[in-house]
Amino acid sequence: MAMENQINPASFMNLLLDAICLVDADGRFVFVSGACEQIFGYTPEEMQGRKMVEFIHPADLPRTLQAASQIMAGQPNPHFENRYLRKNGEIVHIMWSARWSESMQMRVAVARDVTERKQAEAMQTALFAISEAAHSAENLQALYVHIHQIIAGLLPAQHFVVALQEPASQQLQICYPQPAPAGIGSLGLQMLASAQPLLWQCGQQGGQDEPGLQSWLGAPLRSQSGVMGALILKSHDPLLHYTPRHQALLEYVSAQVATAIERKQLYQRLQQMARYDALTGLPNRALLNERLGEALARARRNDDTLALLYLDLDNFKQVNDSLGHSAGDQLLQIAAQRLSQCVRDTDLVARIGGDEFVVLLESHAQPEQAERLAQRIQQAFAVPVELAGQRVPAWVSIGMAHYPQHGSSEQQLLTHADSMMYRHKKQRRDGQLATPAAS
Ligand SMILES: Nc1nc2c(ncn2[C@@H]2O[C@H](COP(=O)(O)OP(=O)(O)OP(=O)(O)O)[C@@H](O)[C@H]2O)c(=O)[nH]1
Repeated sequence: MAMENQINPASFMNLLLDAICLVDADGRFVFVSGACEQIFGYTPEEMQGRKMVEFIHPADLPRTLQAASQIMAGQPNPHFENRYLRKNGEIVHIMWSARWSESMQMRVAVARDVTERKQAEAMQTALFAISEAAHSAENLQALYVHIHQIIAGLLPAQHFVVALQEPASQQLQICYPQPAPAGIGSLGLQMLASAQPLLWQCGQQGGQDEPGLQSWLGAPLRSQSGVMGALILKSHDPLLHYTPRHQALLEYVSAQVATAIERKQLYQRLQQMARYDALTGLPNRALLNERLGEALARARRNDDTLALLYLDLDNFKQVNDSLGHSAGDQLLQIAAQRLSQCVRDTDLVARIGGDEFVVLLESHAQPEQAERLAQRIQQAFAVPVELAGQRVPAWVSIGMAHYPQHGSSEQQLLTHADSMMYRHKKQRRDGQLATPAAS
């Protein structure tokens, strides 16, 4: 018997890795080859007779129906991509090559599973987006929001948590979202201790305070110096269980996330150092200038007023000389605290150098209001300070400037307030002013 008589090509169809599908004019699967089970998770018997639309990812339905009608109108489509939902709920990316068969009155289509390629592309995009976010996000919270969005593009991430270890206290802190969801702490600690990814399925529980838990997924955040925290995902959806594939995805991006967070933390620390005084924690001259410029622009726009108080401690050098530099440092810290306690939350207190401070009062700051604040400050500073076992006077001289009366620029206002402060200091030195009494 001739060889060709023994070959039946149709019998090899189920060996193909791609699935061959015949779909009638109603959109119903009439035939699917064996590969459909591997691709869609359904056996041919489970798919045949059912409508194609039942399996398509809802978001891809309109354009799939449009492509189908173009094929039925006689335009073959060798490269159409869409997403299907597998029997287990996972998404599968399909590339279709399809044409209309006039003789059979059916669409003849070959489906290829391109999920791995799509995921590799999505991962590359995600890694790039995370690294971009480290540059573009305004601060750490904004970075966490970005990272949440990027991870949600890769896997279900409705409930997403970033937990970081505080370097000083070694305590685990939930940094995102704010306020922190309950029941995450124990899981985060466990992850820090094990430094291993976690996958907890339906029915298991992360903590006693978290009944009805469905599925958890966690990946440690590793920096060069060890585990710095964890990314944690939680699903309340009984139909959505995290799988080892989700776990691998999360673990893969977590390295990039750790780098992005570290970079932003470093940037924030540098920013903090550039804009805040290390000794008192108050804004420094650079930040004052920035805020004063913004406040003046607002005041000009709104036809508003603002006031500046310029303060300088009296005889501060003497404290340094007699009790030592660290006692002087302590006095500066106490002065910063006293000033902060005298002002409203909306006012800005800055240390602009040595023993000099500035208070910026914004929004309808009338001269009387600034005058009252100056009196409050004088009373607060009239209380002697306990330094190196001694009670030391901590008087302060204050000068004021008002916008628009005393100038329209930052420099004009600061110069005016500074010269008023010196006049005040001189008057007190010359005995023309009574020393203030504590209230
Ligand atoms: N302890 C300490 N001293 C500082 C710091 N920065 C500047 N100083 C000192 O603060 C002093 C400020 O000098 P002045 O304001 O001229 O001295 P003063 O005794 O207050 O003089 P009057 O303002 O005229 O009463 C200088 O001796 C500086 O060395 C600091 O961070 N810590």
